Amino acid sequence: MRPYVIINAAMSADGKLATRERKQTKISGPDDFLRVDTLRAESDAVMVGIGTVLSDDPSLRLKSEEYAAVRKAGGKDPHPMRVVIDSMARMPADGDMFKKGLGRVVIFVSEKAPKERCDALKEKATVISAGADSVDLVIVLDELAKLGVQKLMVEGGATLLWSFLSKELFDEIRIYIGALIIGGKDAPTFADGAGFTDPAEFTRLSLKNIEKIDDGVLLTWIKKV
Ligand SMILES: NC(=O)C1=CN([C@@H]2O[C@H](COP(=O)(O)OP(=O)(O)OC[C@H]3O[C@@H](n4cnc5c(N)ncnc54)[C@H](O)[C@@H]3O)[C@@H](O)[C@H]2O)C=CC1
Ligand SMILES: Nc1nc(O)c(N)c(N[C@@H]2O[C@H](COP(=O)(O)O)[C@@H](O)[C@H]2O)n1
Repeated sequence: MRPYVIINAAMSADGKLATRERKQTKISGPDDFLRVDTLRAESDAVMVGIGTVLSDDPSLRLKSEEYAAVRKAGGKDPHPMRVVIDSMARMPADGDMFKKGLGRVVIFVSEKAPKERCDALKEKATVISAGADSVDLVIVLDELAKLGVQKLMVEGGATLLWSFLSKELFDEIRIYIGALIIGGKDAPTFADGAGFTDPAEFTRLSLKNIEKIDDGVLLTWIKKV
């Protein structure tokens, strides 16, 4: 069975995930970052796209040592598996994912990925080919299930979220909306990609919960049935 997929991201009140320079931008406040850490701790794997890795160099580790200790006491790795969707195997070998919060890193590449890049990455991570030109997320979810992932948190970015959202490959969406405007027509939004034109294609949602956190609001959505 494919993992339960929770998309979690933070956007500004005008729907941006970051500035037009695509640099990592603090949108969440302290309480929301704690909520994110809790969700990471509860997840078997945390995923981002290679665009996010190249922009942010995230470690995706747990910030709370207490959470890491609880996972360890329960027989799990202290940090959830870190997963990168990376068609051309562009993942930097000196990325923070390999230096901070040690644990398993899994990189999904396409058949187009240069062999020498994949071989170099295999020294640090599990590299799995899934898809011809870009990474096929249906294959990814099947492979993650085989690796024991039951709960997957997808953090972004804009292009990867579009793929999950447009193909309805998610169970829950948790969007934190921060009390700020970032602006910029080229700044990444919650869902970039090609976008729909036909309303019949729109991904429809049901609102499950609204919670005020810090100066912003957390919205929890599920797919409309
Ligand atoms: N505020 C927040 O919660 C978050 C913000 N971000 C921001 O998002 C931005 C990065 O987003 P993007 O540039 O859109 O990159 P991305 O992280 O969405 O990665 C997209 C890349 O993944 C690869 N890929 C392979 N197969 C794919 C598939 N099936 N579907 C989608 N992508 C596939 C492609 O190379 C594609 O260009 C950065 O500015 C980062 O700071 C990222 C995560 C969370
Ligand atoms: N939930 C959330 N709120 C924000 O304000 C953010 N900027 C992000 N960014 C995501 O977190 C990743 C960085 O994680 P580490 O600090 O390296 O563990 C970043 O790459 C985005 O995916 N998220």
